[in-house]
Amino acid sequence: MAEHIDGNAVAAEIRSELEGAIETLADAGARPGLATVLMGDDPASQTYVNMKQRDCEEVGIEGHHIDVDGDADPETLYETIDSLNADDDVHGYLVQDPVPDHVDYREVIRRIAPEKDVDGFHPENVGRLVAGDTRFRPCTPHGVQKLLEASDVETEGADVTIVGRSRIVGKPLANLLVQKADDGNATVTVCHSRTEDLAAKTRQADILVAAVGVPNMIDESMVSEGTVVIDVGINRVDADTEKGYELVGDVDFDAVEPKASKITPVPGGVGPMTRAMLLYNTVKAASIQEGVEVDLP
Ligand SMILES: Nc1nc(=O)c2c([nH]1)NC[C@@H]1CN(c3ccc(C(=O)N[C@@H](CCC(=O)O)C(=O)O)cc3)C=[N+]21
Repeated sequence: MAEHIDGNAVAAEIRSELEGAIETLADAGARPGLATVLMGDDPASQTYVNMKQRDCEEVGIEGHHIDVDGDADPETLYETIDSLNADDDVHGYLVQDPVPDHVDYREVIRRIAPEKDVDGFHPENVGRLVAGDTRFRPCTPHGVQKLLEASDVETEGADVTIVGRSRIVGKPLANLLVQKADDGNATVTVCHSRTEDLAAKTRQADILVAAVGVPNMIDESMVSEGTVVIDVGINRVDADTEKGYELVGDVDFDAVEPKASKITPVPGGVGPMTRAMLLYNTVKAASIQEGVEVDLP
């Protein structure tokens, strides 16, 4: 029986710690502002954006939201980006991924002012992270690090296997965990669709991170006794529920849980942490732009 790592609880703690920093900013006459941009009407994206706006309200960040028509040309989205870059009330913003097929998300990211790029996706911020001079840690990898820390899981000297090499999770997380830092110093293996003998790599892990987007792909044969299992997958699968779907991770929770020492559930694991670290980056962006020093959690 593994310890279930409670992402909702850790995220709530981080939000409440951020309130102190937000007060410090308020004393200096500044209120952090976060904008979300959604192009099109993807239902999952709408849910996420609504949750992010609710989080802002809870901690005292000014939330802004901009909808862009899914049929509009890329220039329309770029104009929105230019105006957010110039808006002093908006310290950070993000363009919800995915964008419609006729828009190139990489081109979108390049237009975001790097100092407002609270996702940490801009090439300048990616480069800084890889160089060990991080400005914004991408929200999901940062959330995973905070979850490990809150659960007293030591990364130093640990064998970490990450399944998935995405731009937003696998690659930045590998770079962060391998760094010479209190929350790094791990030996990291990054696996992907062309990896041979995947199960051998996952079984050698002290900490196993699943970030592939394939429901239940990590089964008990891939996990050794005592492994810490972090499930980043958020898959919507059709189900006979009120919403018509069910959220499922990349880990077959029921099968793996008895072997793990600690494990994150889906929902209620990494997801809420991603949102909490977005608030963190927004407060950090405001602190830098307003020239007000704050204590961050
Ligand atoms: N520019 C950009 N930045 C993102 O950070 C970004 C994005 N695009 N596109 C989509 C993914 C996905 N993502 C999630 C964040 C929180 C939950 C989350 O809070 N999940 C909750 C509940 C989810 C629910 O009830 O639907 C949980 O796991 O407990 C999920 C998914 C951010 N993303």
